[in-house]
Amino acid sequence: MAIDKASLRISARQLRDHANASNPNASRELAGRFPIKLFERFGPTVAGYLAIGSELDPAPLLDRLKKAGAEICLPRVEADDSMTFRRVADERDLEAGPLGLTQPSAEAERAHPTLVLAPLLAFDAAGNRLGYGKGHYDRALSKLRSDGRTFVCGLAYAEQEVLKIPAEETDVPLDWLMTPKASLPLFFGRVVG
Ligand SMILES: Nc1nc2c(c(=O)[nH]1)N(C=O)[C@@H](CNc1ccc(C(=O)N[C@@H](CCC(=O)O)C(=O)O)cc1)CN2
Ligand SMILES: Nc1ncnc2c1ncn2[C@@H]1O[C@H](COP(=O)(O)OP(=O)(O)OP(=O)(O)O)[C@@H](O)[C@H]1O
Repeated sequence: MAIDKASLRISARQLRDHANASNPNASRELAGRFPIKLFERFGPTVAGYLAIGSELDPAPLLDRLKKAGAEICLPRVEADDSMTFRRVADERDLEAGPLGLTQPSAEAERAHPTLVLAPLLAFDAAGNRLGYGKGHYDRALSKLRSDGRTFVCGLAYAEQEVLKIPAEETDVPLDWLMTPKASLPLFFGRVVG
């Protein structure tokens, strides 16, 4: 299982790098296509992220949601390796973190997002998500879910879809997935909390 995920990560990263280089307008297309009804239903607190590497950049979408009234928060990797979400009013709330990340500082106000926009390396049609393998999103999402409802929407290039991701017990599935070209509900066959 671990071996499968590790080799999938390597090929998924190459596919994502290629998709990113071939679609310079992708993040703006995705922002325009995002169904605002998802925000109306599952907002108002939206977790985004600051894109690293070839991740699909949520910045234009976050700008659009902010104009629609969203409270935006960003992930922070804490000293104990847990991940929290914190509000960032301006650049002064950001600092250099582990793993080469820029992230909210420990003083930034903690938030409880109701709609999480999640980065990923690969996804499948059942909503399984492959991340960098540190379990940051899986642990943070299961904690958020234990305190209330959180809707999870992955952001990815269509090229990041794979036939099947070897899912583990602790993996938290995606409810929805946005690509620059499509808006895909992934919760069929599951109960949305
Ligand atoms: N943009 C973004 N922020 C995020 C995450 C993420 O996936 N994307 N995280 C999600 O959990 C948390 C940080 N976790 C991370 C875990 C591993 C690596 C990592 O392996 N980085 C690669 C380089 C990645 C690249 O440039 O493509 C490395 O260090 O080799 C990065 C972040 C919180 N913030
Ligand atoms: N809720 C949880 N409680 C404890 N450990 C967890 C939990 N969720 C995931 N883990 C552990 O975290 C490790 C990495 O998980 P996994 O390979 O699913 O990460 P990922 O989904 O690819 O990455 P990420 O969540 O960081 O984006 C695994 O060893 C897994 O057992």
